[in-house]
Amino acid sequence: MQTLKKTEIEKALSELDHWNHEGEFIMRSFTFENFKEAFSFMSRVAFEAEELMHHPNWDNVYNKVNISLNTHDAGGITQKDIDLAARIDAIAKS
Ligand SMILES: C[C@H](O)[C@H](O)[C@H]1CNC2=NC(N)=NC(=O)C2=N1
Repeated sequence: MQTLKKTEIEKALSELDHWNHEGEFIMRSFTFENFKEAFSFMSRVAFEAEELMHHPNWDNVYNKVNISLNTHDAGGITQKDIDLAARIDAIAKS
């Protein structure tokens, strides 16, 4: 899959909630009430990622989850990252 140009990435992110473009990644941080809520969110994202065959880079400390997305097979940011970001936003809102 083709990597997106900087202008294409910025445009796509303007339609998503709170995602930033930093270097070779798009990133967003989430804060939950506690660890259980954070881990439950991560479980739901994990199932979604498996379905899409596209997986996040992330870390979790107690109630915080930081997510970075890129497409390592393509060496940059692709539409797959934008699609996964949108699915992650939907999970966070539900
Ligand atoms: C074979 C498998 O589909 C690929 O290795 C997938 C798996 N998940 C992936 N996830 C991400 N973020 N980038 C990839 O390039 C990628 N490739």
